[in-house]
Amino acid sequence: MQKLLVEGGHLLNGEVRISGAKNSAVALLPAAILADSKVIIEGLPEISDVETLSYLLEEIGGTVEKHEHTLHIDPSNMTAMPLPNGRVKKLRASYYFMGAMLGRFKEAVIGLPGGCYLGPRPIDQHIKGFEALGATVTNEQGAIYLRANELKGARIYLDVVSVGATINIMLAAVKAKGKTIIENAAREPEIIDVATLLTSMGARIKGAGTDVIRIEGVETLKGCMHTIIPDRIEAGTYTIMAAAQGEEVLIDNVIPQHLEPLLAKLREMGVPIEEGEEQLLVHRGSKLNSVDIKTLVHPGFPTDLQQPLTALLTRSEGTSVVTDTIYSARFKHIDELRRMNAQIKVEGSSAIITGSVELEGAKVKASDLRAGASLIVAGLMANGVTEITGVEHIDRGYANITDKLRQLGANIWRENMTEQEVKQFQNS
Ligand SMILES: CC(=O)N[C@H]1[C@@H](OP(=O)(O)OP(=O)(O)OC[C@H]2O[C@@H](n3ccc(=O)[nH]c3=O)[C@H](O)[C@@H]2O)O[C@H](CO)[C@@H](O)[C@@H]1O
Ligand SMILES: C=C(OP(=O)(O)O)C(=O)O
Repeated sequence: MQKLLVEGGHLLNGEVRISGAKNSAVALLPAAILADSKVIIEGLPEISDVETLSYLLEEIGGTVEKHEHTLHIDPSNMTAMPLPNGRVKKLRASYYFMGAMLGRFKEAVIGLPGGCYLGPRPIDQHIKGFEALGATVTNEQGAIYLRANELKGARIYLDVVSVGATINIMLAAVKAKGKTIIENAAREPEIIDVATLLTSMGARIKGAGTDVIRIEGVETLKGCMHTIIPDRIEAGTYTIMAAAQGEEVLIDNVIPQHLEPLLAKLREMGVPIEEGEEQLLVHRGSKLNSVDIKTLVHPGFPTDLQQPLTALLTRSEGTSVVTDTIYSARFKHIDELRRMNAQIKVEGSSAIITGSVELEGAKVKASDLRAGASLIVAGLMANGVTEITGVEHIDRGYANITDKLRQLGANIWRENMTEQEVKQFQNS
């Protein structure tokens, strides 16, 4: 196991290139199961979630070849191999094997997913959708069993706006007989990206990116080539890092419109940002103002940027209130930030941050992916060295983060943990 060490106080300068979107990638790979020939996906991020999903595709009989950032996935010999345990528990998005395998084989056995623990993360809306399409769904000892004689299009109203349920239902419905309408659908850019891949495969989908998606099922889907969108959460994280500790940082390969809720808040804080077509240029602001933030479903402020932004707000003048309406308990980073001298109270689903404090390097633990990002933001600003364990969470979603930050001038490196540190980490 490794830990990350960050020596704070070094100014960031230069250019960073954003990788392909994790939350697209983790749906695009399972979507390839639905094709009858090779699917080529370009621009994938080098993250452990992509690696884990590639192994899972191979476990069910697929062939996966990697050429730099491109994967060639041949699904022709895949079977409805049950995946009740093992790698499916390592990430959240293994739930997309449910929709994709149900669509192709009309059956699937998939263990309940892992991923970041952000409080309860039910999948009742996914199951509601599969049942509406005609599947029988049971939960047996932590694995979901899905079976259908045939899938039939249906009208499905999501009681909760869910990214995962919207994509999962789309994956099954593209091969159902007749028309499916998903109402109160999530509208994230990643949903449009998955719909674009499915459409290139021959699916008939209208309305992805709005809250009503209409799908006309087809008999077969063919192989195709697809280029992934850039990761708006990774881009947002580097923008926050630049606001925290940057002099002049160019963030390349972004779709600025995908980042509007963050950019609006950063401007309110007084961070000078120039927007190009595919780039953001972040300058150093003289002082940072406090702001209040409420996470909301897209196009509102994304919950995945709440944790990194909270770290930045420790530097702004005054008091900021950050409320997470998507995951009311997504505050595991707060105790760790407090170890670094941050003054933050959690009240219900809000964090109240007293700004203008000097952070001090400390030994901290990343309990989940964005908590890890938040601790790196804090570490970049802190006096002295911050030691971050739980790096495997960070590696699920940030490609080459040490190299990218070193290139910007940060002093950040990895070290192997001693046996004693590993034991302490496992018991904490
Ligand atoms: C792999 C992936 O894309 N992960 C993202 C996805 O997670 P994920 O798709 O799991 O998140 P959802 O959009 O489904 O969850 C949104 C809210 O709906 C609730 N809910 C969800 C499904 C369900 O069946 N029942 C239910 O009650 C959740 O508990 C949560 O409060 O969207 C989240 C919200 O933007 C992001 O934080 C994650 O980074
Ligand atoms: C919560 C996240 O990921 P996942 O849904 O894969 O756990 C995230 O990307 O912040």
